[in-house]
Amino acid sequence: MTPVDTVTAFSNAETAAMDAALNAALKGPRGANPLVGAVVIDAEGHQLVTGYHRGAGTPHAEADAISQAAAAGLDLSGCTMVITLEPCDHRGRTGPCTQAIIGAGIEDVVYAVDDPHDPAAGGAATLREAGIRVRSGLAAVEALELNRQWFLAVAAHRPFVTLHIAQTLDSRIAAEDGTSQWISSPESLADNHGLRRRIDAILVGTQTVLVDNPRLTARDALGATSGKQPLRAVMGLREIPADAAIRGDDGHVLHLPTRDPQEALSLLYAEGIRHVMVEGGSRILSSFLASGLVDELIVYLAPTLLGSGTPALNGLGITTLADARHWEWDTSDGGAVLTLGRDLRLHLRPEPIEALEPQPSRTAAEPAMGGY
Ligand SMILES: NC(=O)C1=CN([C@@H]2O[C@H](COP(=O)(O)OP(=O)(O)OC[C@H]3O[C@@H](n4cnc5c(N)ncnc54)[C@H](OP(=O)(O)O)[C@@H]3O)[C@@H](O)[C@H]2O)C=CC1
Ligand SMILES: Nc1c(N[C@@H]2O[C@H](COP(=O)(O)O)[C@@H](O)[C@H]2O)[nH]c(=O)[nH]c1=O
Repeated sequence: MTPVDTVTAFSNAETAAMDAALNAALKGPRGANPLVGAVVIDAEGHQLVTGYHRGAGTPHAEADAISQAAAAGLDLSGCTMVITLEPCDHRGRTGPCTQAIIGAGIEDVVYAVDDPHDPAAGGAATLREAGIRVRSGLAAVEALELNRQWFLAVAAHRPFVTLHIAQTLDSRIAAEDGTSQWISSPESLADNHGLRRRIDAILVGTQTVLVDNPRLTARDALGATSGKQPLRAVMGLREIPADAAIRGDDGHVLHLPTRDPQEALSLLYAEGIRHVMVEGGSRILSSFLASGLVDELIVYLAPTLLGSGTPALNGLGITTLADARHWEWDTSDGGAVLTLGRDLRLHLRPEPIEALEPQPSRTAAEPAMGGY
């Protein structure tokens, strides 16, 4: 599509409404459902109502906007609705948005990206059959980035995986005697608790439960639980001790009796989890990385040396440099490198496999002749 097509396909008012819809979407909580925003504009391009989705089980952004209009006595017939995601066409915990849009008399729909979720997809076709003009692709890049984790999870039928490593300069996550609290600065810990609020589940190995007896809640600087709490998942064959702190008193804990990362992710997906943070320890981190099941890496790097202790990773099955896994710096969500008190936070995503140049195998490699 040429830039001229883009200008004629969407008006300035529609573009401004899409910006407002993307901003509104951000007010919703991340979770099993995508963040979605919707703005209704009249024939003059004035923004009448703005809706957004407040999480699974609550009205979708389109329904939110339409009910706000009804409450304010606004007639939306003949208006344009601008939405960050294709309207859903199914009855889940809430009714189909296509029917709400048709019922409100809206004549024009602009959305950013198609809904890839099988049960909900097909909304555009239903709207067109009802005589509504439908266009898509406006701010598609921004809308995909808004729900990057969710789009990947739905496509892969597994949760998006963020791997967390809180380590020393020499890549230790615990000292020789098992102590590890705290390697990270208070600022890193606060950042980590912010992340805990945004994900759906947090996962550790049975050994970490036995050694650390962690709570795995999202807490504020005073230690009080705050915001949305993640599901606490423990992976491994051993039972979670009856008196383990991770059990809490809200029942929001799940034992995953497996050592297979793919199976653990399938079990979590079936529970509605779309974004999991794998916290550790060493063997769990290594198994997810070795299986190629990590979508995002967050490393809290403390300017500390231990010289011995538990290494962050205990082997990925790589024996030659040609097989090394490559990562690229991720500048989204706070940036690739962030200073957090005395620590650095490193943010990376896997380098796309297709972008890798073929590497010579060790046996075929020319002996080094000096230089780089
Ligand atoms: N600084 C940091 O960021 C963190 C540090 N830690 C530290 O890490 C240490 C614990 O690490 P580690 O000893 O490696 O234990 P893990 O927490 O990684 O748990 C390992 C156990 O999980 C089970 N398990 C499940 N899947 C696998 C798999 N694919 N491969 C191997 N085991 C699996 C096994 O138990 P089973 O027999 O039950 O199946 C195994 O013994 C602690 O000292 C803790 O303080 C922990 C988290 C974060
Ligand atoms: N030591 C260490 C971390 N350790 C992780 O935090 C868990 C304890 O969580 P909680 O009981 O909720 O406070 C612990 O079991 C391990 O998973 N995390 C970090 O960001 N930085 C650190 O230095």
